[in-house]
Amino acid sequence: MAPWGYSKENGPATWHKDCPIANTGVRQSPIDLITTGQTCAKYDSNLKPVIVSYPAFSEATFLNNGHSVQFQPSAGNLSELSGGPLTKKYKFEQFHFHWGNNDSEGSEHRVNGKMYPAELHLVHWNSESPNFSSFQEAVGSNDPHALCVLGFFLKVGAENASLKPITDLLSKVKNAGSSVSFPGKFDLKAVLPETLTDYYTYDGSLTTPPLAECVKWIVFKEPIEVSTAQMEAFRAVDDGHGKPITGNYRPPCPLHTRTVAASFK
Ligand SMILES: NS(=O)(=O)c1ccc(C(=O)NCC(F)(F)F)cc1
Ligand SMILES: [Zn+2]
Repeated sequence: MAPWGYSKENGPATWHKDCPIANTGVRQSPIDLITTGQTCAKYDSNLKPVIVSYPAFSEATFLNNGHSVQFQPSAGNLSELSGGPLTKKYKFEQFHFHWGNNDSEGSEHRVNGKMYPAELHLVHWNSESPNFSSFQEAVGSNDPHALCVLGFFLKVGAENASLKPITDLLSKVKNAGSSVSFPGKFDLKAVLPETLTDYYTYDGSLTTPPLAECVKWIVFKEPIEVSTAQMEAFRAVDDGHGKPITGNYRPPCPLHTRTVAASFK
């Protein structure tokens, strides 16, 4: 079967063929974050602010892998995550994006059915587990919280100066499989809201094959603003079949018996 993607032939509805957990899993991601009614997110006063320590990256690769664009620091990156619902310290691995071909679609998570034009994922792995000592081992570990992904919605508004170094680089990785070494330093901390207090959190999975059910998800309530031009830059990135990636988001999955906690009322 052709490698997975987001077209009719190889998109989310076909992933179960190579990846049965797509249809049989009971903690799949993304989900629709419902804030009112029966199955809604429940306020948990014990949830603390998320703590990130992201010193500016000095060396990183920016890659178009055909299904997203990904920023991955080279070895020696010391960025860490703790707090929130986490009991351990997590190491930063990479960040990437999901987007649509118009402003009414693109995010993976939804809020009461509403999609945002894009979603930023900051991927981390538990660096204090005795069972694994690398990201790849963590993914394959079956540990329910081997990974923690921070999700931030993007919405169209003012230009985001902190993300400009990234969106300005998109034209350089237009072709699938292309990558560039990131010029200079990148300050990821500057991209994020100052206070990481208001978020939804739940147990889920990778949103792309192998759809491993090993992710503690933390999705922040406050969107990050980017300009229309910055959104358009994502929509010019190619998928390896001579077409732009115009919707690399998986539709929401059933909640099953899961509950979603909210750190805010
Ligand atoms: N969209 S997401 O859920 O944040 C997401 C995060 C990371 C990966 C990833 O590293 N896949 C490659 C691996 F690890 F070999 F399976 C996939 C999806
Ligand atoms: Zn993602």
